[in-house]
Amino acid sequence: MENVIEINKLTKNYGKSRGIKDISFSVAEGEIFGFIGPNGAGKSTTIRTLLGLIHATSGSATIFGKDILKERATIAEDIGYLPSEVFYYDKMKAIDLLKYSASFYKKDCSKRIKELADIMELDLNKRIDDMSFGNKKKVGIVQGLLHSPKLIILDEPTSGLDPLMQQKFFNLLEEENKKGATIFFSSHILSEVQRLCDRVAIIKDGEIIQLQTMSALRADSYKRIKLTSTTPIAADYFNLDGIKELKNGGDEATFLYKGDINVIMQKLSALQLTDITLDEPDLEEIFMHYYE
Ligand SMILES: Nc1ncnc2c1ncn2[C@@H]1O[C@H](COP(=O)(O)OP(=O)(O)OP(=O)(O)O)[C@@H](O)[C@H]1O
Repeated sequence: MENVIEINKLTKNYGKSRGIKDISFSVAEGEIFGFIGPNGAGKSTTIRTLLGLIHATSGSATIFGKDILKERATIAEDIGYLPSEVFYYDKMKAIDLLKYSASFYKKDCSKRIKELADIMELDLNKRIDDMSFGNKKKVGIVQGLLHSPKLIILDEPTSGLDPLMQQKFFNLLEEENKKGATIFFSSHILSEVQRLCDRVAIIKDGEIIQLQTMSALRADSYKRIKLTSTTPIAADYFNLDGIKELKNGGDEATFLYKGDINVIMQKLSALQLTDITLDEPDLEEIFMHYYE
């Protein structure tokens, strides 16, 4: 599979303060790639640099195999971008703004504009000035997708959308992905990354600290085990490697476990249990220690 995005040691300093440092990773064609990290980690800086909106201090990147600075205009035709904050300072109606945006592309996008507006329940005849933040965001979404781009780059796409709209928007993204679009999006909301992504990169303090497939991340993570026994469990019974956050209250115990499943199963099978639950931790739990 070809890489749609390739980032090579991208660094951006804002004067003396840190933006991003030595960022390298790539996104393959057809992937849904999540870019996550806490506020101020450098997500928007990476995205803006990629799009050529700001210039890197050092390093380079390609999109569709083309240099992001030298061939910015050609690359832009096949990218849909939703910035984290959409600002429209005009008295235009949504439809007029979207037609104007569409005029930059070679194809006729009018049918797609209507379809997208229907899906997102956006009133195209309303003046953008009079719209709520969430509805302005929808205008941005339609604007980003109207030309059926090969690469969709979204910076915190769901902020401002209500849960129902988020759902519709994710379905829309999944459809675009099935049609072949590659999707790269940043978020600090872990559940949305968990639902959509094939792979994730985690950025913290301007540097990539983890790059994994979702399935590997899950496999490499703790499971939460909760059990009830017919008899009290000895306080040191679960003194094992790979166990943490142990709470042992007589005939009940909960803990997190990471390691060989057979080891813990043997330990458990020696007890007389009345109940047991075994949960996959969600991303929130997996990543919390990166955030701390
Ligand atoms: N124009 C700028 N001038 C100076 N510093 C900036 C500028 N833009 C961003 N920064 C700094 O660069 C760092 C990364 O910011 P960035 O906006 O890329 O983070 P982010 O991960 O997108 O955060 P958020 O989730 O809050 O949007 C922050 O420390 C920020 O203060």
